[in-house]
Amino acid sequence: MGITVENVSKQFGTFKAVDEVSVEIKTGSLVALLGPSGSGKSTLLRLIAGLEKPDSGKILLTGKDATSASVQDRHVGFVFQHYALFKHLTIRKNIGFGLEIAKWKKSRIDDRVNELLDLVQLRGLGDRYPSQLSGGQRQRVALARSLAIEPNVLLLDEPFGALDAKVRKDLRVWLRHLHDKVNVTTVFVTHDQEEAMEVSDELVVMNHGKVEQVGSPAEIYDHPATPFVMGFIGPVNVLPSHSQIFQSNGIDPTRSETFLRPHDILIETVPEAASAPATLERLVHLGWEIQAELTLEDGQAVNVFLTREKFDELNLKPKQRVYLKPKKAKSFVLQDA
Ligand SMILES: Nc1ncnc2c1ncn2[C@@H]1O[C@H](COP(=O)(O)OP(=O)(O)OP(=O)(O)O)[C@@H](O)[C@H]1O
Repeated sequence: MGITVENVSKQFGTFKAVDEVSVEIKTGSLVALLGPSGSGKSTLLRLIAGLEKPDSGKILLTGKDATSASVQDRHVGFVFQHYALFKHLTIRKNIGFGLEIAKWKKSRIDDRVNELLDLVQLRGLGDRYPSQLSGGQRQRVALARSLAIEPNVLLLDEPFGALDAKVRKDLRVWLRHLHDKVNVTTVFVTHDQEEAMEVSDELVVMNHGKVEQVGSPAEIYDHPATPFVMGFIGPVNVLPSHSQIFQSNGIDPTRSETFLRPHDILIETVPEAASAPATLERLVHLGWEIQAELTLEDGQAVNVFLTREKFDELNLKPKQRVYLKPKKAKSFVLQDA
């Protein structure tokens, strides 16, 4: 009942930006559209908003066919990467803009704007102008403005993309809390997998205009459906399936590639059954975690992440000979060309 996208395609010239996409977004959920640049995320969001018309397929909003409805009739809230606030209007006026257009009474607008200023934690700044706010504060105003009309769905296109890393991280947490309060069905475009995993209930992973996989962050991380998803979500070593690290580990050597998360490799200083010798090339200290860059005897490079505790216990040094054992690896059945 939230948003249903049924077999939607959109082509620009001969280029298929969105290619027969079907997705179901549950009422009240927060869903991230995640994928590399050019994968069709923004186009899909714009199709849901009514800013683009699909070449084929259907879009249902709250159960009703909205495929040919105008942007206004869809009743969606939209926030873009670059805050499109009106510079010459105060924050209050910006937030209340849609309500004035909808001809709400002044006293009702004042009440609603106060409520929204509280919601986005900007009470006290209502009489300022956009230029007197930080980037993060401006994006919160843009969100308040899009929520003012009580939209059926909220569509966010890289809303924090132009902000610095720290502000961006704070706003993710803030957005999640905000969503838990207002519960409006929200679709959030990002190319940042960490952001998508932290904020959303479900991820829709896109590549080349198609949906590769839909699922919760944990499902997608633990059970990636395709090599693309495995490589895109989280760090991964991609090794030939005949690599010596997989010998005696039950990996079918006829598969061409096997994916191995750096967290899923054990590193030991003494050989064990089914462990593969490797040379420790470099150690990168990432705070509480250590990244070890290694080379197997067949010349293959492998990254392993280990906790500080394990690192201290092993007392690792560059150029040391160590032994690797995969705990969990994944290979995919090759599609027929
Ligand atoms: N109006 C348009 N005319 C022509 N091509 C377009 C148009 N809009 C998008 N495209 C193309 O469609 C493809 C998908 O674009 P889209 O913006 O949906 O990708 P995206 O996944 O959101 O990427 P990004 O993360 O870089 O914004 C791109 O190759 C883009 O150049």
